[in-house]
Amino acid sequence: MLTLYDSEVSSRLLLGTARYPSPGILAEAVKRSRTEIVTVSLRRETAGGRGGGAFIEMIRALGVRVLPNTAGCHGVSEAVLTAKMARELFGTKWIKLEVIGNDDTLQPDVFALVEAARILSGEGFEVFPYTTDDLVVAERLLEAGCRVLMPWCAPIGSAAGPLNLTALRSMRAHFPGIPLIVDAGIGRPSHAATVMELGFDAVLLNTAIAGAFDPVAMAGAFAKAIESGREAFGAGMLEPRDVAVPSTPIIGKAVFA
Ligand SMILES: CC(=O)[C@@H](O)[C@H](O)COP(=O)(O)O
Repeated sequence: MLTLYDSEVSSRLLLGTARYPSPGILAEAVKRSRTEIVTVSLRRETAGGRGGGAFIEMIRALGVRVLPNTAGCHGVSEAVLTAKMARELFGTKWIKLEVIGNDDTLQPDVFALVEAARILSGEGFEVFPYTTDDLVVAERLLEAGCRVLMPWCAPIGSAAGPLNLTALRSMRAHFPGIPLIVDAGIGRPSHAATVMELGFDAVLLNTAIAGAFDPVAMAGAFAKAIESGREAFGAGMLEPRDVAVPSTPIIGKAVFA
């Protein structure tokens, strides 16, 4: 089981809800993924009267927990205000905090992120911060009250997969007791398995499933990869070696008459 703040979940896949070909396909992908948590962008779903109410009802009907997010927010006050609206709309203390600092890479503004996390934690929110793999920023987020961290592994939507395995490994080693969820940049099930094998607690992804030719089948593939990566981590993997080690033990010598 995975404990996020005071809630326990068994699925280690958190799913984004944007960019699916249709609401029906999204609903089927959520079921096939066996996720228990989906993230919903408050700004997108409530903007411009684009059927946001119906969308939110459809998500509620799926029986999964909603992790509202502040996607698209660029500053502390915008993110804090959006989080407060999300709390009212969804009736949850959870917030996936995104404060974007660069529009080309969608990289978080980590200074504003820490500040917004401090304000929101002080107001009783349980903050899931979308951050970089920087250890110092991670420390500041924990000091600000976060009890979960969500480092990227590549830019949002890039599907590039883990670009800096060394940084991810070091993050895992520095924060052994903190739930770490890789968020953003996962492109393939093998990427998800790789970060789970490193000991990450879960993966949050959107584009790789929503943008696949068959999102429902891809949701199933990711679910298996994440479970398998977790199981391998728990089973204790071998460290790679530079020299060969015979896999068949040789005892004595064959005798040829
Ligand atoms: C849906 C969401 O919250 C995204 O902002 C998230 O970061 C996932 O990123 P990918 O789309 O790269 O999986």
